[in-house]
Amino acid sequence: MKKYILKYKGWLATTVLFRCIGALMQVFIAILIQNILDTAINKDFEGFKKAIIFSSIFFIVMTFNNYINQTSQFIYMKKTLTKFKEDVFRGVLRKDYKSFNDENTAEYISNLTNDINLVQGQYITPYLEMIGDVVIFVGTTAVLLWINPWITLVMFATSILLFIIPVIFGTPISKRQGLVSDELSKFTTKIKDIFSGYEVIKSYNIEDSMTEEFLTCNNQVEHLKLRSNHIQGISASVSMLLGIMTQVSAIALGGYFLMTGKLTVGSLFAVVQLGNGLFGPIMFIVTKVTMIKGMKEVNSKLLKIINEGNIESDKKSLKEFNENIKLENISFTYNDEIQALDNVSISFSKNKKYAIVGRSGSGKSTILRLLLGYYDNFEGSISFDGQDTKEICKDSINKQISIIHQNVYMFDESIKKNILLGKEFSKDELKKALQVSGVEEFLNILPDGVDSQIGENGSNLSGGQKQRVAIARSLIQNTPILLLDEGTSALDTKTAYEIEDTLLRLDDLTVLTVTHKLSQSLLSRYDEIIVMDKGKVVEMGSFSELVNTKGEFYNLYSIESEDNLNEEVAN
Ligand SMILES: Nc1ncnc2c1ncn2[C@@H]1O[C@H](COP(=O)(O)OP(=O)(O)OP(=O)(O)O)[C@@H](O)[C@H]1O
Repeated sequence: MKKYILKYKGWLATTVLFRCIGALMQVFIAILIQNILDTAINKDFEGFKKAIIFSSIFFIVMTFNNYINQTSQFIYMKKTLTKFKEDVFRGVLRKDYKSFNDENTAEYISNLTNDINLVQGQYITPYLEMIGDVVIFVGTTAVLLWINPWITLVMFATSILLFIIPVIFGTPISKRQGLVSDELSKFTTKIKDIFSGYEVIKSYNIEDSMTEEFLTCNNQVEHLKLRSNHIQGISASVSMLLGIMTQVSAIALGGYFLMTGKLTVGSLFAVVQLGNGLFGPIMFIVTKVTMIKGMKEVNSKLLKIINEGNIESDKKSLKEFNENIKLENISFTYNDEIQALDNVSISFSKNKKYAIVGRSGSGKSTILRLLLGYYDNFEGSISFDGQDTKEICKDSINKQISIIHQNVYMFDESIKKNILLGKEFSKDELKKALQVSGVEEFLNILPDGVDSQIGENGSNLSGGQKQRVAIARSLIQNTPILLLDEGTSALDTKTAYEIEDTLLRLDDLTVLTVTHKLSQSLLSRYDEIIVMDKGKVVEMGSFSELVNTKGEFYNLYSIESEDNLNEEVAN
């Protein structure tokens, strides 16, 4: 965390410098008061006038100093928190598929909002304020020693008690603060989940039960916040009590010295004023140290995200794809429970077209996920042109592959931005992608054509239109390998046929399609059909070979053909 605090040294130094000057000026106020009072009591008009003029100028300078200090602190804070947030954000994006999905996305939102706010309010700000407190403390001690060493000694003796507070309260506050942060994540997750399920809530009239769930979560957060605030309150109250004891003992001793003529009235006022300068900073330092200690769990949670991101700089990169992809004896289990693939060996040659078919849950999509490097914990090996994927960095593999999913996510932006995804492509490339994907066909009914906003997750588009945008998004990447995971399932039969037909005609494209649509007209055009069952490859071959074998594919195909026939009869 220190790395972030020291990142913007220039602004930090400016803030610290002006804070220190401000702190010293604050201490100096006691001397001004002493001077004004003593000149007044001694009826020294000339001295009194000078003291008033000097004090007035002093306060103007102090205000100006305070303004510079505040401004530089805001700038320092803005820069530091922006960098910190950026690193947490990058850390989240660097996570691999598995560890990203281990957490709910709302947790990350909470990390970037609630937790960062805590870092600002309970870690960095107290650190900065403490610097001023320390200077006030040192300056006050020096002036107090100059006025009267005995009073200083008594004040010190009583205030030492204050330092035991972080020792007693630091750990319980940290634990409670950690619980609040965890509960805030759950709370954000719950709200996100409820709002995402808005349609279900409305259609099933479950507003009341959802409100109930919201209230339970909300109450739990507030309860934990209260527990955390409660212990912080106890800590602050004990600090205050000990602080007041310090001050009262100083005033009592000062009064005694006044009566015995060893102290002037002005000096006694200065001692009272300085008592604040001693007791205040000690109390603030104690509270802030306790606060900073309390942030340990939240900080380490955020730093873990920043540091654990997968950096694969030592791995080779796959520059191009020229020959084949080989899966050899692949077995894979999700969460050590469900065996999704069982000793699968397949070879996909460059520019050939493959269809992967099989019953639901037979492991088809899992093959695509492993090719995309979502998971590493499989047995066997996957290689691109003979290079083992475990030795190649995932980014370089992903540059060779595009995927079109069944349910693809759309950003709340225009169609164009959803296709380009922030990368540079020529007008012709965009035009071609719009044509092949069929997006072009519905652009004229949209208000702003390709620049039309499509709403949250494409809510302004139909399922089929969304899928066409997804297809355009993949095609424009112009990668040598294209994966389709039910990539045309939301389209009407004619459009789906046209798009798949176009893709099958592209000679320099390797296509792997996971499909449930067993249409002879399309499947017969694939070079090879891979039939999966319970995680195993049970058959491989061309359409006619598989139909003639009369095995698993034939069974699936017959059921599908019968369904189609029944549908036609019903219509
Ligand atoms: N993220 C996951 N976590 C745990 N289990 C999973 C996960 N994804 C898939 N599975 C399980 O792995 C098995 C294979 O799933 P997969 O998605 O590969 O099947 P599929 O053949 O593509 O199915 P479908 O045709 O229904 O899409 C299934 O039993 C499924 O329940």
